[in-house]
Amino acid sequence: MRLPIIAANWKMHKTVKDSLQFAEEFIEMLGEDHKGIEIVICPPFTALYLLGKRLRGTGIEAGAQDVFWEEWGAYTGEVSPGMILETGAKYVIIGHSERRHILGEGDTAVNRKVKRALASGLVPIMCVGETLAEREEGRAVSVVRRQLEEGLKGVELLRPHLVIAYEPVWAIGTGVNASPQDAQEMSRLIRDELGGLFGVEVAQEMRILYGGSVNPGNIGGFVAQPDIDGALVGGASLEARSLADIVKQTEESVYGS
Ligand SMILES: O=C[C@H](O)COP(=O)(O)O
Repeated sequence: MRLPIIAANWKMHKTVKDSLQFAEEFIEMLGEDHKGIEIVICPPFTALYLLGKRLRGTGIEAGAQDVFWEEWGAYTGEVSPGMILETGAKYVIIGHSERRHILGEGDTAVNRKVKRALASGLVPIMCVGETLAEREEGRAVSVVRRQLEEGLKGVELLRPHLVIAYEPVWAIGTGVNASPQDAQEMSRLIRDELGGLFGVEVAQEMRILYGGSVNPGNIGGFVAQPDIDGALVGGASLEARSLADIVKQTEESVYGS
């Protein structure tokens, strides 16, 4: 069975102080008993080291929201995989739609980042997903397929050390989530595509997350789907209570109450 993941993407929210305060509240709310769910918190870079340090030994992982594809050099503003690993973080989000659509990041950059992150030992959470216009034009499947093929070009995986997050752009931060059935349909297609790239056995072990207006009330429906192994959560991960409830609802849906 694939271990479900609930990953919190805080985007450009929370100072170092806010992050540490969240950690105290969240750790207390969660208690010890969350071994059936992998929890990952991705704060802004400024809070990554201290938050990661606080999370050590709690079973909660830290992750970065982006990474560069070189290890050192004259790349003003960029952060390398080694620098992220040094903070104790294990995961890195790559190709989030806000980076693709606001910052102009293309499939080639995503591909370079995924390759370098994997080579360095970070686990990429690679995001894919169509815009509303692409969906309305009937191109959702071809867009997601292209993002997978281009983003994973030349990537070799013998073990499932890569997570895919399907995030339809129209569902991000809008309060309008995809239906669990639609998200399942796309996740199934993603798994088939991964099977073609890495072999069916590896693809069966890879985690596929849904993202887009996930909250404690709707997470259960997503993780009950056969090909959805958790969520990448934005807005609803900013409050400790809400994230703890998402973890609890995931446990209940996956393992029964
Ligand atoms: O990375 C998270 C996604 O962009 C979803 O954000 P959201 O939960 O605020 O819709």
